[in-house]
Amino acid sequence: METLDTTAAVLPLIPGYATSRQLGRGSSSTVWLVTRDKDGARFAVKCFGAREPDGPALQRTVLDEVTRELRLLSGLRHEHLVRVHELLQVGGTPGASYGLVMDYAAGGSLANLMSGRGRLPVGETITILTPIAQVLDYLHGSGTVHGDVSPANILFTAEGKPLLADLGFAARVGDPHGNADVGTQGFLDPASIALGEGSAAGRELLPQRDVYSLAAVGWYCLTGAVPGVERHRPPLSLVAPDVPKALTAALEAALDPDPQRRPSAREFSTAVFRSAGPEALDLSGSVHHSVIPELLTRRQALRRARRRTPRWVVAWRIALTRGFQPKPKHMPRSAPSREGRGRPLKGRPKAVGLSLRLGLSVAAAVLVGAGSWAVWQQNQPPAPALNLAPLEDPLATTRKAPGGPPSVELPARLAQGLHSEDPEVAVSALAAVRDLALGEGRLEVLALVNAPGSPAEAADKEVGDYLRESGTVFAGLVTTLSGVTVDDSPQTDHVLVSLSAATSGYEERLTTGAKVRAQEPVAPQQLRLHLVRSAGRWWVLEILGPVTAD
Ligand SMILES: Nc1ncnc2c1ncn2[C@@H]1O[C@H](COP(=O)(O)OP(=O)(O)OP(=O)(O)O)[C@@H](O)[C@H]1O
Repeated sequence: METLDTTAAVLPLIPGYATSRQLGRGSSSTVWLVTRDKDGARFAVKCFGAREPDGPALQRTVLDEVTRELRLLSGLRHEHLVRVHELLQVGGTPGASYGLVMDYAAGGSLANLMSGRGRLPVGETITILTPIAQVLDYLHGSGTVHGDVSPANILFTAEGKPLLADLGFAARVGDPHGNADVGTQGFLDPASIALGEGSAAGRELLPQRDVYSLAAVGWYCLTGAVPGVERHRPPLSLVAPDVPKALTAALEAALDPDPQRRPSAREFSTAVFRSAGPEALDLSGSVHHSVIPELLTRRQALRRARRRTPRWVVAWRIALTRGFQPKPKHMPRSAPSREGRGRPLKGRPKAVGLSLRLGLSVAAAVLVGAGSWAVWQQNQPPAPALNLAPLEDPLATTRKAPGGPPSVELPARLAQGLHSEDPEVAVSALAAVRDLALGEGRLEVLALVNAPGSPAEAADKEVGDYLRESGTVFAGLVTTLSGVTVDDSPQTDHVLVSLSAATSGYEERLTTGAKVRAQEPVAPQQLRLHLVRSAGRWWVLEILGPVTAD
């Protein structure tokens, strides 16, 4: 359970916010939970200098440090990096001169979690290491080194999503502020301490140092102890025999005494991700009692959900799967460089596992714009012999039968379009309703677009299942139809509509609004849609390619 000596701290006065309780303490700051007066939103405020005597010189140093951290953080944005909102002057406690307002991580820190749990199972360790390695890859790619990756600086949201915090020791690669021998004991790269002694080059922070520290965090999670220097370190397989070989190999490669032999953060994240399946974190024993009700990862919920993979894990699993490109067999080994590209991991990579293959097949559906009707066409199963029963229109059903299935609400313009007798008008409404379903996550309205049991329904079900599982929507998806013509048909209740369908660019977003990826627009595709008329309106039965001249 999170415990703090709050009696020793005086509540800071933060203009525009009400202070509730202390969240934690670092070497240079105390961190407080606050509520914003204007809207009740909660934030964490990191107050600097609270434990130092006041004085103008100190105030200047504190301000320099805080503005440096703010400058570094304000240019950086990543789903797994704590966001900083503003810098404020605070009062009420001696020396508490400035405060950084940040996102509040309700799940507490990994340090708190470990103090209650002692060790973590492999799956939970993977849930922590993979996204933190991803955010390090992002930082390194933008020329920044964190400098103090440690359990106190890995925080969790209420959903158990890991966040990297505290860029107080961070530096741009080559920055003279870089300080190789500061950080947290046990997680600090021994090689950079050795380099730092008396060497100007050694003061420079290198990305490989973060990789070492994160691997040390992984070792700590699995064993409850820090790895120590190589000559005193027992083999991981002895201390934690249940750890899969691939994870042991990834950790050992990242703890290599020679920084140049370590994997890059990206290589490390891929190797860890491939080594075993992630599991939802159980934070219920480590957080402040007031947080328990909002924890989505609490024990009971976990039992009920049978340790279901959280949505954001599914999202990064798919993102990683997409990024995975098998290397050509004889690709030359990457030369060590200062940008942090160490050598690839030693040992053979594990064969692509079932979850990856599943991920790949889902990714195949979403890779090239699952919103596009052209992709939809490729995903359709072969058309079955069609013998459709008369359909029930969910729009009409709810009007007819109060107390029946839940009402399907649509903007009047779309509802009218769907009921148009003219297939040219109806097809535009069908496209717009489909955009609404995928763009806003209102997947139930897909039932208004596709005829039940049809190939079109089966194809959209795949996209819908993907969105449901990953908890995402295709925000901003717009399908534009042009050149719509209705082919002559001998049957009055079946038509083929030829058209050109273009799909706008859109962003795949989590329901929290966080962006997962951006999709480029898809150029216009010539298609024919087979529509069927039933229950007084048109439905999509099948998507066909254009007529070919053969
Ligand atoms: N955004 C946050 N939400 C919730 N708790 C937080 C947040 N930021 C920090 N904390 C808590 O406060 C503790 C100290 O924060 P932090 O490590 O950023 O301070 P620091 O002074 O930079 O520490 P040090 O210099 O020792 O690394 C964290 O370990 C965590 O328990």
